[in-house]
Amino acid sequence: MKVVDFSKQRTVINKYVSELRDVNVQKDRLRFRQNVVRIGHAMAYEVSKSLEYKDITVQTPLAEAVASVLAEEIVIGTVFRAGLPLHQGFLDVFDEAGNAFVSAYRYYKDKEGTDVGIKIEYIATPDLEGKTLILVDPMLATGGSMELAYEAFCTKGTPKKLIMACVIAAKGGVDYLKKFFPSNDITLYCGAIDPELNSHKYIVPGLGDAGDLMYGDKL
Ligand SMILES: O=P(O)(O)OC[C@H]1O[C@H](OP(=O)(O)OP(=O)(O)O)[C@H](O)[C@@H]1O
Ligand SMILES: O=c1cc[nH]c(=O)[nH]1
Ligand SMILES: [Mg+2]
Repeated sequence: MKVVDFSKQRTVINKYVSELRDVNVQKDRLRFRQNVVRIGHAMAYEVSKSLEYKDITVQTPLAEAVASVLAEEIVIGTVFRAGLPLHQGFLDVFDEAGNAFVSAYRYYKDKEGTDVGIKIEYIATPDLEGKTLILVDPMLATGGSMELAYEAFCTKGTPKKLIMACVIAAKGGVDYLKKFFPSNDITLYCGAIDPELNSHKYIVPGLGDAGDLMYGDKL
């Protein structure tokens, strides 16, 4: 798996990520969600440079013009619920893409809250056979949700290509996915890679609970 870490590049993505992390700015839920959408726009543009194109001819009011358009069939896949704004950002750019959704939530198996399990309950996806799957989820902590989401989607067809994108990843989660996806044809795009997880498997420094910051707390 190849990794693109946008924090190593001087781009506006870093500004959006800094606002997501900032305890004083992140309380504004609308801004938080919108910053994730904006990161989706910027990342999708970067991803678009790696895709295949074909030339078509379009008729303008004056003459014909040649333009290049996507030659790949894209499906954007995401994980409820925190994945939704990043999904929207990608879909704004790849507006003709198919859309796949899976629900995966993390729960604590023990009362100390250190042993995390992941439960998948719902899958809605088009046929993925031969398509390019762009799997987006803002937080990559242990890597378990991304792995299980991919496996769940693959029960509905085998994608030709896999691209993943997240806003903040933990180094351990990236290393975990590298073992799960050894092929260098697979790329993970990250807004930042943070050094560690705390005992509750939250990314440190991270930004807190992305789903709660977007939509409020849940039972
Ligand atoms: O890499 P992992 O250890 O699997 O953690 C990452 C997952 O955690 C978050 O979802 P969460 O379970 O908080 O659900 P939510 O979207 O409902 O808040 C996030 O959106 C990922 O799906
Ligand atoms: O740090 C983390 C880890 C998982 N999910 C989040 O929302 N934040
Ligand atoms: Mg959450």
